[in-house]
Amino acid sequence: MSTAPRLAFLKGHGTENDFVIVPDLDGRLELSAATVTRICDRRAGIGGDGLIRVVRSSAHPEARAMADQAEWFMDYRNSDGSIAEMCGNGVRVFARYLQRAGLVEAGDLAIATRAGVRRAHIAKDAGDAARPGEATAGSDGPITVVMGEATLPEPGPDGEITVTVGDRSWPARNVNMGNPHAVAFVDDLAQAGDLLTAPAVRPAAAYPHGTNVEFVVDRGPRHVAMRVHERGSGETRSCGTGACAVMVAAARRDGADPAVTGHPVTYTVDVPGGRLVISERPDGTVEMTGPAVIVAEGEIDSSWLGTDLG
Ligand SMILES: N[C@H](CCC[C@H](N)C(=O)O)C(=O)O
Repeated sequence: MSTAPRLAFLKGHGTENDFVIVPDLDGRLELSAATVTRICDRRAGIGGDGLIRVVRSSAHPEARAMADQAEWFMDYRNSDGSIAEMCGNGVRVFARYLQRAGLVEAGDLAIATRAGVRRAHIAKDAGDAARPGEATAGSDGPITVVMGEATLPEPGPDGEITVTVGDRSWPARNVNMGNPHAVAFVDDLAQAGDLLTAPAVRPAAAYPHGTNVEFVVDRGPRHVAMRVHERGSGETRSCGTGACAVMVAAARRDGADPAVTGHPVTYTVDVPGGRLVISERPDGTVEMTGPAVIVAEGEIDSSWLGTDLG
C-alpha cells in the first residue's frame, strides 16, 4: 500500500472541454508543468484538456490583489502544463465545483482569474434558465459568465493574419478574450483536417506566445459551428473563450457589431461537445452561457506522479 500523499481531485466538463479539478484551498501545492502533464495524460493519468486548481485568492500571489472582489482563484493550466490567462468553459466548471462544495450558493458570484475578475451566474436549476437563449444544462442549471470585452488587434507591419492547414490557407481575425485567438471562416469544418498538429499561423509576430485557432462555418442566422485547436491542449471538443472570439468575429463580419448598431446581439455557437450561447452588448461586454457538469471525484495516489507536490 503506497504511503505517498494522496491528492483529492474531481473531474468536470463544460460542453466536453474536460478538466481535472484540484481543490487546494489554502494554496499549499506546487504543481509543476510535469505534474500537470502527467495528471492530464489520458492513458497514464486522470486525463483532461486542462487542470484547474481551486485556491483562495488571498493564498495566491497572482490573485491576492483580487481577494476583496473574489474569494476564489482559478489557477488554470493547459494539459501540456502551460499557463493560460483565461478559460471560459473552465470558469463554469469552477463555479459548479464551488456550488457543489457548498462554498457558494446558486446565483451571482465573482471568480478571480489571470485575466482579472469574472462575474458568473449559476441558475438554480435547468428550469431556472428563464433568460432567453440560455443553453440548457446537465444535472444543474446553466451558468452564465461575463467574459469581459474582446479586443481585436489590427494587423501589424507583417500584414494580415493567415491560418494554413496542408495546402489551404484562410484569412483569420485576431481576437483576444484575455487569451489569444485566430478565427478563420471556412466552407466546411472538415477542411481543418485532423488537427493532430497545430495549424500554421502567420505572421508569427502576431502571437508571440502562441494562439488558439478556431475554424467556423455558418449554420443559419446568428448561428455558427466551430472546431478548435487549443494552444497547449490540441483539438478539444469545445473552447469557451474561443466561442466568444468566434461570436465577436462573426458579428463584425455580419455588420452586427453592437458598438456600431447600438443593439446587443446573440449567437448560438455549436461546438463538437455541445452548444454555447454568446451575447455581446453595445458596451462591449461579452456573456457566455452553457452547461457545467462534475462527473466524478476521487483521490490521486501521488506515488506514480514521480514529482513532489510542494
Ligand atoms: N488553451 C487556451 C486556454 C483554455 C481555453 C479554453 N479551454 C476555454 O474554454 O476558454 C489557451 O492556452 O489560451
